[in-house]
Amino acid sequence: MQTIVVKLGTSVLTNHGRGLDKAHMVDLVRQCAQLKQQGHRIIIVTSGAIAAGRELLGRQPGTETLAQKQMLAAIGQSQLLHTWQSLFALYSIAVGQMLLTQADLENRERYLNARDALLAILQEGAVPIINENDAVATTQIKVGDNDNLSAKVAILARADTLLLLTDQPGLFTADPRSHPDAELIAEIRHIDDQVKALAGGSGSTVGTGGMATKLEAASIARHGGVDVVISAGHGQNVIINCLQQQTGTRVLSLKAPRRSRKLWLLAGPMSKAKVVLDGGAAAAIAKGGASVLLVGITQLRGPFSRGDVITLCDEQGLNLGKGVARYDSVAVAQLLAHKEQTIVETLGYSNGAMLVHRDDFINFTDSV
Ligand SMILES: Nc1ncnc2c1ncn2[C@@H]1O[C@H](COP(=O)(O)OP(=O)(O)O)[C@@H](O)[C@H]1O
Ligand SMILES: N[C@@H](CCC(=O)OP(=O)(O)O)C(=O)O
Repeated sequence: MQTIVVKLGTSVLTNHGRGLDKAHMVDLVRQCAQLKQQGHRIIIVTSGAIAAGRELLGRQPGTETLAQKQMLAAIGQSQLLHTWQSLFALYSIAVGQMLLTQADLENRERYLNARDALLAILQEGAVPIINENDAVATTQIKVGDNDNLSAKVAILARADTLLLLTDQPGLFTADPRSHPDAELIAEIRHIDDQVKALAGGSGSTVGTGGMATKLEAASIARHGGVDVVISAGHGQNVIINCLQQQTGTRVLSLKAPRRSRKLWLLAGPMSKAKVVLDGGAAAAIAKGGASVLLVGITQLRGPFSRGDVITLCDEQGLNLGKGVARYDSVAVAQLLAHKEQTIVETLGYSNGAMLVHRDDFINFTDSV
């Protein structure tokens, strides 16, 4: 039995952004029903609300204000959910809608609430239908794209596999829309700057983020122990073929942290700032199991408060991981300026020698 998250982009669910492609959706539901029959648990992360709203109101994609987009999402989401509900009902499968924002994942209590609800829907044998809550999401509280949302959901559900289904057969060496000679990459073992440079934004007017956000999502999910396949959402038996690894770009998972708190750190809070570490500290972190000591810090990039999640990187800018800060950035800047003094001499108090304790740290290097 596997838990499978199927993320379906606007490009898969609509006729080029002009309303929902119900004939295709019925085929996708048939495959989900077949997999459920075999004992698998299916979670759908669905895009298409805004496109469905545009279809209902007879609007063309264009320059909409935030409030207009929220209105389109509110109207379209009802249509989207109704469509999924009626199609799954053909197989006597119930669906449960969950509309999430970054704010629901950021706070650990709300994250655990969302996880319990998701697991209860699965336990009931129903299919969770998940989208971002676009009707209320503003820049400050939104995940922003459903690729990243699906990776977070996959970690929340401790899924085995995440399928990112889109309008291309996978990740190519360049955007095939503008580079017809580009080649499909069958497998990715490391997501480094070289791989990231291959992925462009969305080449369509309806998608959000293109391959760049799919790779971000793959990077998060694989650190949570989830295998990822980026593949075409059209064609015969796409979901089933993807699972049998016959198609697409496969991104191999890494060993997931065992602790639930570390998974939350990976999938939940956004990083507020960056802290640069010297070579010794960076090497200790990359090796795994070390805390981030104040003495290893060379530079601060951006303000943060005590308790915020921050990103740690090396002097070349390589992202080493993220964790919860035990000091705010003002205090750390003072400590950097007075390295010859003790912490108490500089600040008048001490929270210890660590900026981030290893229990509050999630490693982004491939050795997790
Ligand atoms: N290296 C690449 N390989 C494949 N597609 C790419 C690449 N770089 C950018 N893209 C673009 O990403 C698009 C898919 O993402 P997007 O439009 O956001 O779709 P979706 O709605 O499925 O999320 C493709 O249509 C393509 O134009
Ligand atoms: N939440 C939005 C989709 C956002 C999104 O990431 O879109 P896509 O790139 O097509 O997966 C909607 O339902 O219209």
